[in-house]
Amino acid sequence: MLPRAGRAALPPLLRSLRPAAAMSTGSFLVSQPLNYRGGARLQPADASGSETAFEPATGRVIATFTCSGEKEVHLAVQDAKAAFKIWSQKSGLERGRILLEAARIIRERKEEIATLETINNGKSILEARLDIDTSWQCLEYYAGLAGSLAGEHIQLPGGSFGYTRREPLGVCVGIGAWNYPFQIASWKSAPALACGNAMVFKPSPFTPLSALLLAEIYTEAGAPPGLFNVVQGGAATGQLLCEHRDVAKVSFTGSVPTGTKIMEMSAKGIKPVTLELGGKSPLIIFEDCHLENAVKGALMANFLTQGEVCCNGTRVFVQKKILDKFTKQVVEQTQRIKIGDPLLEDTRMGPLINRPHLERVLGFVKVAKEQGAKVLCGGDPYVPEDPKLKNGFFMRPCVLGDCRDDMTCVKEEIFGPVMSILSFDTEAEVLERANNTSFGLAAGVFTRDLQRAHRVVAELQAGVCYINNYNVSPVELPFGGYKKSGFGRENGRVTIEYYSQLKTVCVEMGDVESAF
Ligand SMILES: NC(=O)c1ccc[n+]([C@@H]2O[C@H](COP(=O)([O-])OP(=O)(O)OC[C@H]3O[C@@H](n4cnc5c(N)ncnc54)[C@H](O)[C@@H]3O)[C@@H](O)[C@H]2O)c1
Ligand SMILES: NCCCC=O
Repeated sequence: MLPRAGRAALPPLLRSLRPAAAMSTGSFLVSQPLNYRGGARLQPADASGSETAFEPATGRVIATFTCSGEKEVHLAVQDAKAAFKIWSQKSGLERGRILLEAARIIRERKEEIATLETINNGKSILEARLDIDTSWQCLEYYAGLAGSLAGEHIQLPGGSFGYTRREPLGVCVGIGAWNYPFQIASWKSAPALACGNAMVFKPSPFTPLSALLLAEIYTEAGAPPGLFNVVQGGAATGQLLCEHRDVAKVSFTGSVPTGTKIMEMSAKGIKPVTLELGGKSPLIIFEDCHLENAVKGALMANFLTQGEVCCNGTRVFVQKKILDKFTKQVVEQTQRIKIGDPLLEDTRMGPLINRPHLERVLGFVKVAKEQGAKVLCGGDPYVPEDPKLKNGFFMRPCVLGDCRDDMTCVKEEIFGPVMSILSFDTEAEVLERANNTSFGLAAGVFTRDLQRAHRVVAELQAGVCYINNYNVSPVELPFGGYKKSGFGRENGRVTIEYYSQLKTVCVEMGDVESAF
C-alpha cells in the first residue's frame, strides 16, 4: 500500500489501481503499524501479546503485530470521546456529507480494498468486490438517513407540550469476525457515526488489515481525528474494550460462546449490546419450485466465502419427489466450482481462513461419514497445481446426502463448505424440523406457491428469511437473528434505534400545580 500522501498525489484512477497492482498472491507483506488512533496509524502504547495474520492461499505470514493492552485501549477510547464531543454537535446533514464522501472514496479504492480483503481472508476477488459494494452502499444509506433523524412533538393539555430528541450513545465499540472484515467494520460504523457516535473497532486477529483502510478513508473524508479508531488483538483486548467505563455500547459479530461472554461483560456495565452470532439455517426446497433457481440458491446458501458465512442455509430440506433430481444437479454444479488462487478472475472458491479451521471443517465431514452420511462430492483437502499455493488451506466443497436431523453435521455450525441434504414429505413436518434448533439467524424457501411461501416464512423462527433466493444483502433490509443467533439488527432504518437513545423533554406552559 502506498502511504497516504503518495496516494493523494496520484490521479484518482491510479490512486485506486496502483496499490492493487502491487498486491499479488504470494508477495504481499505488511510493515506499517496496524493500530489507528487520533486520525493516524501508530504502534500501540502498550502490549498484551502479539498475533500473526496469514495469507490463507499460500499459508504465508503477512503481518505480525502487537495486541493492544489496557493503556492503548484507554487512549483509543479517550480519542473517541474527544471526537464524539465535536461530531455529536454536528447536524445530521453535516455528518451525512462526510459519510457520503467516505462512500465515494471506498468506491474509488474498491479494487485495492477488495484485493487486500482477498489476500487476508481468502475469499475470491469476485466476492470481495461485492462485499466492498455492500460496504459503501451502507455508508450511503446511513448518510441519507442522517439528515432526517428526529424526535416527535407531542401536544399536552393547556398548551404544554413534550418532545423527544434522538441522541447518540457516545463511544461505541465494534468487535468483528474474520469472514467479512471490511463489510462488518462498515456495517457497524456507518449507522453508529450517522447517529453521532464515535467508534473504537477491533477486527479479528485473523484479518486485521482492511479496517485500517476504512479508518484512513473516514479521516480523508473529513471525520474528526479519533472518530473511528482501530485497536488490534484477540479476546484480552476485546475484553478491555467491553469493560471500559467510557464505552456506551458494544456491537459484536462472532460466535455464540463469545457472544455470551460479551453479554455478561456488558450486563455488568448495563451497556446495550448488538449480537450478530452464528447459525445453522434451514433452506426448504418444495417440489413445485423452479428447480434451476433452487439449485443455484442452494449453492449460494452454502459456498460463498468457502462456506464461512453466518447465515448460510446449510440444512437443505428437499421434498422427496424432487430429491434425486435436485441432488444430482447440486452435486454436478458443486463439482464445477473452480477452486484456486482467489485473486484470479475465474476462481470461485479460495482457501479457508487457517489450518486449524480447515482441519475442524474436515473433522465435521469425517464425523458425518461415521454417523452414516454419504459424501456425494468433495470434503477432502485440495492442493492446487500452482506451486505457490501448495501450503494453502484449500478443501473441495462438500455435499452430504442421507443426512438425518440427529447428525452432528446437521446440528452444529460447521462454518465451511459443507452442505447437508435432508428429505421431507409435508410442509408441517419440515417446519417443525427446520425450527428444531437453538439458532435462528436465517432461513430460505423455494416454491412457486406464493401463499405457501408467505405461510411458511411466517412460521420460521429466523430473523432473515429469503423467498426464492438466498444470501443477498441489500443494505436497506435489517439483518440479524432470533434465538441464540443474537439480537439487535444491522442495516435498515431500524438500526438507528440500536445506535441512539431517546430523550423526552416535558415543557410546562402554565403554572406548577403542586400537590404540597
Ligand atoms: N450474525 C452475523 O452477522 C455474523 C457475521 C459473521 C460471523 N458470524 C459468526 O462469527 C463466528 C465466526 O467468527 P469468529 O471465529 O471470529 O468468532 P469469535 O467469537 O471467535 O471471535 C469474534 C471476535 O470476538 C473477539 N473475541 C474473542 N473472545 C473475546 C472475548 N472474550 N471478549 C471480547 N472479544 C472477544 C475475537 O478476537 C474476534 O474479534 C461464526 O459463528 C459466525 O456465524 C456472525
Ligand atoms: N453478507 C452478510 C454475511 C454476514 C454473515 O457472515
